[in-house]
Amino acid sequence: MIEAQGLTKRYGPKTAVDSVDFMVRPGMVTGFLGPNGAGKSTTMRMIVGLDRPSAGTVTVNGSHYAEHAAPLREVGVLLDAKAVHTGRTAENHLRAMAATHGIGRSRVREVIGMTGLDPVARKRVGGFSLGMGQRLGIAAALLGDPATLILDEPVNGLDPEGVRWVRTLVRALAAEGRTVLLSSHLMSEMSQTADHIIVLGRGKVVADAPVADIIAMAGAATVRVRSTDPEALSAALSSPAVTVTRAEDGALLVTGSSAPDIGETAARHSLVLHELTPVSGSLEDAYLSLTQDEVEYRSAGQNIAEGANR
Ligand SMILES: Nc1ncnc2c1ncn2[C@@H]1O[C@H](COP(=O)(O)OP(=O)(O)OP(=O)(O)O)[C@@H](O)[C@H]1O
Repeated sequence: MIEAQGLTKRYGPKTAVDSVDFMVRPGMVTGFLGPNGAGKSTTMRMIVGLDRPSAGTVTVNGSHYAEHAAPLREVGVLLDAKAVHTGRTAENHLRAMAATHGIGRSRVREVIGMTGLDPVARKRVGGFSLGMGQRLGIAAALLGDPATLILDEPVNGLDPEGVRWVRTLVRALAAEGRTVLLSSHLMSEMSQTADHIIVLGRGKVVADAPVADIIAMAGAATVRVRSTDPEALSAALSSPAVTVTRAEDGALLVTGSSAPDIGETAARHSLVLHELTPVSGSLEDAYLSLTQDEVEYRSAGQNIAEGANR
């Protein structure tokens, strides 16, 4: 369990994290989202004592990170996969870390196996690809078999097999009852991996809810319907609460009514349906709508496009 209360970090005049309160619960994967510069890494650094809060507190399992006698056994952290002594082999890097906590060589071999690093364990980390570096960072986070894992962009640089491996791994770790906090900019990946989402925008919590609720917040669900007589169906569905639009392929997109209600209306009017599909919004749509006013760094291309539309 990670608990932040009034957590604040100022860098001179800049407030990177602005009095945030949140709880990251065990037994589930919590996704940490936000535009560039929203304060995710700063928050994660404060959780593990690498940055000192300007105000407020954050605890892991009830204590500040530094107060834990053996932090590696309490919290596994992947913050910057490149922050590794590049002259060492992967195995020696992990052994050196393990030695500081009395963790044996068998556990080092175990995490090397778990993270698919066997073929490169005796190679110098300096020659590692981004993906291998990520795997080594995850191996280091797992070393102490911790109850809490904090992974900043763990899938960055991984190939599709690696991305799937991280997803399976973190889901399994959460299923074992561990607390997992995970940041990523890949929304489709996050929607498949996380149970709960915390969204930061300009240092503040913009949303903190289960994934399904975050998606629902973004707007009304749509139902895609195809009928042999779309005009008649459209007329039958007509009501002030219902909006019906026509998709390019001729299907009707209905908001304001559920799939069962649409099906029943069609049956009452003896209309034949060829499709009746609830279409839920994506996490990406929800995220973009939640953070549209929170983006600190907007690309020039986007500004130009917006200017052209004015
Ligand atoms: N050491 C520092 N000194 C001054 N400003 C900093 C420092 N570290 C972070 N910041 C600022 O604090 C804000 C939050 O940065 P942070 O790296 O936590 O964001 P983030 O959400 O992790 O972004 P990204 O998605 O780009 O990794 C940014 O405006 C950043 O420029």
